[in-house]
Amino acid sequence: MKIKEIKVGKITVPLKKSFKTALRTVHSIEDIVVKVVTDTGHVAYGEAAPTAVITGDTNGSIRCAIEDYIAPQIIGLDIENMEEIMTRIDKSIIKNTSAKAAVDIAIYDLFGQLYNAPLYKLLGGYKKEIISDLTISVNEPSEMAEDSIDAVKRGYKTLKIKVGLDSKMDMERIKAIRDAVGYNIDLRLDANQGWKPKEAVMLLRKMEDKGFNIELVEQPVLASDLDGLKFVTDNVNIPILADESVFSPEDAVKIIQNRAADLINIKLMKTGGIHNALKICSVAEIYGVECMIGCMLESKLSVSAAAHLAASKKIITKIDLDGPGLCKEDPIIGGPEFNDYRIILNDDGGLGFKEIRNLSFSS
Ligand SMILES: C[C@H](N)C(=O)N[C@@H](CCC(=O)O)C(=O)O
Ligand SMILES: [Mg+2]
Repeated sequence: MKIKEIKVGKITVPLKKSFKTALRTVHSIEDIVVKVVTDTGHVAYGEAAPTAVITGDTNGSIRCAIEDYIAPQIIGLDIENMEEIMTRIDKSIIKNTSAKAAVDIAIYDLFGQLYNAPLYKLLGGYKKEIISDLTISVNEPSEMAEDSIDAVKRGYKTLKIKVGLDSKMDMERIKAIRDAVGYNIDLRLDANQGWKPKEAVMLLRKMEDKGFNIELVEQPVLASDLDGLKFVTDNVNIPILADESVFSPEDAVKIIQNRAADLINIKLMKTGGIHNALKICSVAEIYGVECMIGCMLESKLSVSAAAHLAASKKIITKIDLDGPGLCKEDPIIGGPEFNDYRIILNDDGGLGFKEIRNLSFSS
């Protein structure tokens, strides 16, 4: 099964509601899609999210990286030779992790198709079903409380609350949400780099004193401020999870060895796909550091690949694969079933897609 053609297109999926974090506001998913065709007639797809404020990747840079740098390095290679394909993707261009992720996802799909086994089984086959949280965008406390009630009505047992715009108001946000949903729902916070280290410690200690019972806090301070991240980790009891501070396996080693965070968030758009995500899992296993699997604003296409990885690894204990749950429609036919919080992996080969709608390829 040799790689014959790689085409780059676009997928558009409207969101149920604008997605707001301390870093950005998004109204609709507009991601790059890659289509890989083999000499045997097999077809696979991958997706890349242009999260410029986190990865530096834009739709233009993703398209260019795939067409001009990555694709020419792997055309003609056999899917049996995963090691060579992955090395070439990695070395074709530095950074550009979202572009690499899209191609890596399509190649892993073909790998599963080649052996006619669902990808999660080839990667470790730990479980067939995983449970995701749902993200609540940062807004006025009353609106966030209403959104949280809606999420709980949809069956979500864990909510990921976006904070980090204003620490005083963040306290009010969490109080309003706790008052609204009670204490049987797990709350995890994501500040998306929005606080200063001392500000984060003061605020999180207050939340501890109030008994808000926060499961974990994601990326309280700037991605580059590892000393600040460690300061927060050392000075609060709530577990701290590194997200924007960890892209590569090397980043994970650094964070873990310095005990700068308690947990690590793995996202395919940061690692450059499954190949490097597996290396982070191995590092985390060695040190016994549990991981979250997360996503950017991605459709079911690339989130399915992350779901397969999550279902294959014991060290991934926290699931933030809510991209499809935030979307108004699902253009992906086949693959894992996303029933809001419940994700059931497919039994057919690879990622199991039958059809991808809302795609456009310019010739
Ligand atoms: C969508 C997911 N729950 C999430 O919050 N992901 C990111 C931000 C994604 C984005 O800005 O596209 C995160 O910081 O965890
Ligand atoms: Mg995050």
